[in-house]
Amino acid sequence: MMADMTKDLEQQYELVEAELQEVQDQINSLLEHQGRLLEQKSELLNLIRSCKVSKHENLWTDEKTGRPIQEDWTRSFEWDQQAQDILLNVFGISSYRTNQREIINAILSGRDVIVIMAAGGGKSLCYQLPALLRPGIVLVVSPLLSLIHDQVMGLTALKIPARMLNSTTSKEEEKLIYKILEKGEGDLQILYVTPEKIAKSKRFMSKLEKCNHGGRLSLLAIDEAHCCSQWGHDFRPDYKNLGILKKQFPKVPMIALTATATERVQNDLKEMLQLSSCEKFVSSVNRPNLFYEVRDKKSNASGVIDDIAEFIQESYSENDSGIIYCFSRRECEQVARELQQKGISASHYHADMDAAARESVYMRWSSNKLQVIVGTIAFGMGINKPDVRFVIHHSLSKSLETYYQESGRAGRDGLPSHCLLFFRPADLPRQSAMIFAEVVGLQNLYDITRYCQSKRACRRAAFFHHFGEKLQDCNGMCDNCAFSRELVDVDVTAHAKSILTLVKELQSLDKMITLLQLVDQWKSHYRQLGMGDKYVYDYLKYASVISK
Ligand SMILES: Nc1ncnc2c1ncn2[C@@H]1O[C@H](COP(=O)(O)OP(=O)(O)OP(=O)(O)O)[C@@H](O)[C@H]1O
Repeated sequence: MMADMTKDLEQQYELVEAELQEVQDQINSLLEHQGRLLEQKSELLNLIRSCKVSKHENLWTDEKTGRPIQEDWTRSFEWDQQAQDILLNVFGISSYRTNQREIINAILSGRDVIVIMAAGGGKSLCYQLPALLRPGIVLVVSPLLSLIHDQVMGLTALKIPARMLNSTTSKEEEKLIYKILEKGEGDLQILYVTPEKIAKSKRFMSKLEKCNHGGRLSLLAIDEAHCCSQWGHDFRPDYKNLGILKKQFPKVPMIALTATATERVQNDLKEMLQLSSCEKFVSSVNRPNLFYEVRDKKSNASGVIDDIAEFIQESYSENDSGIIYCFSRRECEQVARELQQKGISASHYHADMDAAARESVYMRWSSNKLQVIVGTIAFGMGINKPDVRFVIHHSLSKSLETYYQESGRAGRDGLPSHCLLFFRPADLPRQSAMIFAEVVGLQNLYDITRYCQSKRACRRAAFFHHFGEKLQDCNGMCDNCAFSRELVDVDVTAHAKSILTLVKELQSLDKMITLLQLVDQWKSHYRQLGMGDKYVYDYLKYASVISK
């Protein structure tokens, strides 16, 4: 009798347990659905916002009627044939890439233009070709000497008269350029300057004034225009003063170009450059040839380097170039040294080296005499090597935008390339200490952390989402889309809540502790409750705070 009852109760117990499991499964699936809907919601919101802005921006008003005109920049223009000839015979290019023709048509029609086009998309052509179609000089403001140098060399090789004016220009060359600007004597179609020239040289500005007065200033081009914005990833104070150009030369069209700009950065640079009414051409941020991958980073330094070395040696030959980004100068030196010991030709690059040493490393790498540069973010803008096959992040970047920029140095030639990031949560406090003072620094760090921790979502989708762009197919070009993984959902809400309570307690006591100290305190808290180390260990394992 008793035995029957127990059996009956056990059956009921099992039924309840099964039902509970079913409810839990439903909750998990609903939570997942909620997550997806929230993502969709914010994506749609971004798209609605950008539609509103671009609708407003691309409207040009008819002077007589005051009505807005929507221009069709794809139609035929009187310069079509001449532009096509120059494209083929001077630049050796047979057809335009996305938006190039439309941008050129807008500039040649006298409009101000903002161009957002991914790295390697062909931004330079958008102001270089108009320079050959119009009499006069195109003034290009560019932030880096190395970038300017490469551009002028490239144009000179194409027999296009181009010069540069910066701190390295000889007195003689400067005199010649001033004479050309002032009197129009001499051959010059594209003049590159650094933003300091505009901000600090009254003499240069007065020569430019004379050039414009003589009707010889045909276009103002602002390269790497995101440098204007404090919200961007590479703010340069001298870029803030470039608004003077539009003020002083309101009738000369201006083109502002950048590879990435969020809505906020776009609005900022419009304001800084005084582009109140302009055309905006946004090409996709998608780089279909880049494979994005995140791997767990081992907790010991030599384990990470072993993984990096194995990745390089198994996937690439010595002629395939790559970049490894590290957080600190010391780490760069250590990683480069240990890779060398494993037979990989690698050298470090950081801001503590003198200019000549940095130049030498860069030149050896550019000419394929060195396979890998191990750099801090000082190794950044101005890298002009098209055939970088891999970009490895030894630790995470401070935001998705910086990661997109840094990893985007791979595959500018359009060939398949790999972007690999090694992630461990223990790297987060180092980054958060650096970005705390930035206005949206912490939010940016959360975004990239989410990118790193995601085991399901398409990596590419994170970029579309971040830059407010419509989703596109990844075509299996990220780890989450390419590989199917066995994933187990684990509910760690209770653990997370207890950590949060502990953090709040410490905060109220004004106590500052490191992540590892927090973990220790949390462990001892659980030990006191008699829960045992396994409970804590399991959670830390799931949260990847400790190695698996
Ligand atoms: N229509 C085209 N067809 C083929 N190649 C092109 C075309 N337009 C530009 N290119 C080439 O693409 C390469 C990249 O162009 P460019 O340097 O202007 O890119 P970018 O958009 O400025 O990139 P980044 O932001 O990385 O500097 C150059 O070698 C250029 O000659």
